[in-house]
Amino acid sequence: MSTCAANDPGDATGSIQVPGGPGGTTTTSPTSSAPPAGSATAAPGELSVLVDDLHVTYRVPMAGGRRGGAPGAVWRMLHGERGAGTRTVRAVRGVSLMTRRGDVIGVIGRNGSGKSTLLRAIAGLLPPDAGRVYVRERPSLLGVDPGLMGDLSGERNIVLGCLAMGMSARQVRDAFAGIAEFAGLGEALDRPLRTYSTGMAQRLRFAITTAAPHEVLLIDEALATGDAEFRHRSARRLEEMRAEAGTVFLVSHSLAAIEESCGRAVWMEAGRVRMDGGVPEVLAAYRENEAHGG
Ligand SMILES: Nc1ncnc2c1ncn2[C@@H]1O[C@H](COP(=O)(O)OP(=O)(O)OP(=O)(O)O)[C@@H](O)[C@H]1O
Repeated sequence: MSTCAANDPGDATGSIQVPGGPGGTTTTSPTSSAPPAGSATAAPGELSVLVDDLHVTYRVPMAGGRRGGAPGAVWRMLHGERGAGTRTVRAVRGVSLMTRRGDVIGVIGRNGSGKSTLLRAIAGLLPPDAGRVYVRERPSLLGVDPGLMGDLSGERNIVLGCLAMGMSARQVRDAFAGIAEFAGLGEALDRPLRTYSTGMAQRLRFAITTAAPHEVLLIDEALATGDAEFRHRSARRLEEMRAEAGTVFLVSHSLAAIEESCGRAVWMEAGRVRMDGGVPEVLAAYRENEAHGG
């Protein structure tokens, strides 16, 4: 971890630090545009993401003072209180991990263990309280990139989604048939996206997002709604991305999807990494733990 800057909560703005510039580190905004298609050119094995002692806390404004589980509004009415407090939830508590190009990492853990928060922080969508996230290129969080539009047909969403990811009109034309085939939605592609089932929309999102190379792709439960056949195809696509030296994080409660797609697993528990290692070892320990009720 010697390449990390020291933690500095006072300067933890949520920006993404990009190591490797002439001065050692440079910073890019999380809202900068997505990397253009074809940008994942570097060799496998190079450092891609460094998470250094990351802490993320949600601050939730309370509607009214809660005491012992009494509903805030009711308590306020009964006691004439007006002050609204803030509750803090420490969702990620000191996570450190390092990934290399070509890694496909499954993130597992119980509900509320901090998996999605970790991904959103890596994507630059949540500011850390302390610690840092270093990435070479802005990561893409599936479901956020590309943002699809409910009133537009699947076909139009393919075109706009690809353009939004930085593909040229020619690249979109070349990729269109492959994306439509991968999504496997048949005639439904003519229909507005809002008429799709959750699983259908996720298929389309996955097909569009993975059509462009990504340095770092973050996938949060996107495969959960797909059927087994789509899961197999998704696993093959992730393998291709791995071979193209992208880094993929896959959050899933489906241990089968993790086994099928990932080469490494990170087990989150109460905001911390409980175990990080090969998929067979981590999943065996996780299953054992679940079988004994944690
Ligand atoms: N927007 C939010 N505001 C306040 N607390 C939040 C928010 N999002 C998540 N949390 C809390 O942060 C903790 C971690 O949530 P997170 O969604 O990261 O867990 P998770 O492991 O992805 O859970 P799941 O498997 O259920 O999707 C939980 O205690 C959750 O209640």
